Amino acid sequence: MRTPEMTRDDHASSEAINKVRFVRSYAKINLTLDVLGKRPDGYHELATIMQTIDLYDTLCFSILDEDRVSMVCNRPELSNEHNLVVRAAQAIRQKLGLIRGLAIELNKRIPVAAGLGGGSSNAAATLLALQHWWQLPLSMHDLWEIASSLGSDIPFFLTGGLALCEGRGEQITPLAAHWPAPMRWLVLLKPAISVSTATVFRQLTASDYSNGSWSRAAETALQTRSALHPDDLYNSLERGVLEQYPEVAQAHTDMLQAGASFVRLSGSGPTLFSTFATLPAATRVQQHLQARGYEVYLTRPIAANNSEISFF
Ligand SMILES: C[C@@](CO)(OP(=O)(O)O)[C@H](O)COP(=O)(O)OP(=O)(O)OC[C@H]1O[C@@H](n2ccc(N)nc2=O)[C@H](O)[C@@H]1O
Ligand SMILES: Nc1ncnc2c1ncn2[C@@H]1O[C@H](COP(=O)(O)OP(=O)(O)O)[C@@H](O)[C@H]1O
Repeated sequence: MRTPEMTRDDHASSEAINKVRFVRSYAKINLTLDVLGKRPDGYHELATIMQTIDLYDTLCFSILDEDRVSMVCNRPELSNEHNLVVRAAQAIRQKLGLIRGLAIELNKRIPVAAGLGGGSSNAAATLLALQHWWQLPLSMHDLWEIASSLGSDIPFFLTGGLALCEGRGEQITPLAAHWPAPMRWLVLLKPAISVSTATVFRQLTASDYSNGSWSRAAETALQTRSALHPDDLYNSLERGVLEQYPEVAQAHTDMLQAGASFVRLSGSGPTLFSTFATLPAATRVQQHLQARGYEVYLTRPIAANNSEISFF
């Protein structure tokens, strides 16, 4: 309803604002990833420290005058009803019996099937955007339940920032948003292959399992603001991916040769990352790798709610 003070233009513009909503959806890296073993349900028990990074997709939501969810994506192969964005919107509509139509535009910049959690982040961003935009009567626990039913990584992205994720990945303990200053800048290299998460988990052997001590030690170091040495970062999935995919092993070698002091796999890969204390040092390695034809991203960690992170 228009208030007496509102002009026709004010009314039109507030309606326009209410009809469209833009959000960013950030990627993550896994600083550590311990696989503890295989569970009876077929999933693996994890302890992993995840951190959101300043590399994002954008989502635009608008009203559709039909009882359905439509989605277009700048990557046509992802423009379908299996997209996690559509599944997240449908899950909310079904849970609350909503008949509101929704049009979604997804602009992908996060590499797909890369170990950077892009689809999971998009799904969580959709849940949060609809909850806020449509003022839905859903608690954080309701959102967490929907998120974990759609994928193991999705609950993390409901809060983002820095967190220890356990269980299948869906048990989240947010950690204080402090990050070691020597790891202020991140260089990511995405080899020109995609890797299936399920395949990587299937190829694990018992020797890749750990008892979670890598993630616990890193958690303690982050919480007590003590030095975190690159040798303290471990990913149980790395050995198998480097062995199985020569392109990733080659990229690993090339990152070290370009000046990275260490290289780790993010999640199930194939993206590799290293950290740097200064922007010039990170830029040198980025340029070196780009000159060799690699897809490279220079980015940094960001805190929950996408605010600035504090360093120690
Ligand atoms: C490996 C990680 C690390 O953060 O990330 P990505 O590399 O995908 O980014 C995650 O655990 C991925 O989470 P997400 O991509 O949501 O996995 P899901 O859709 O739940 O599961 C995909 C498949 O991975 C395997 N899977 C996943 C999680 C888990 N704890 N144990 C598993 O064995 C299962 O084979 C499952 O069918
Ligand atoms: N919104 C989405 N963005 C990316 N991939 C998606 C999306 N929805 C569904 N997928 C599917 O999920 C698979 C894993 O993609 P992604 O989330 O990018 O992987 P990862 O978690 O390894 O980074 C893709 O192969 C794709 O088919």
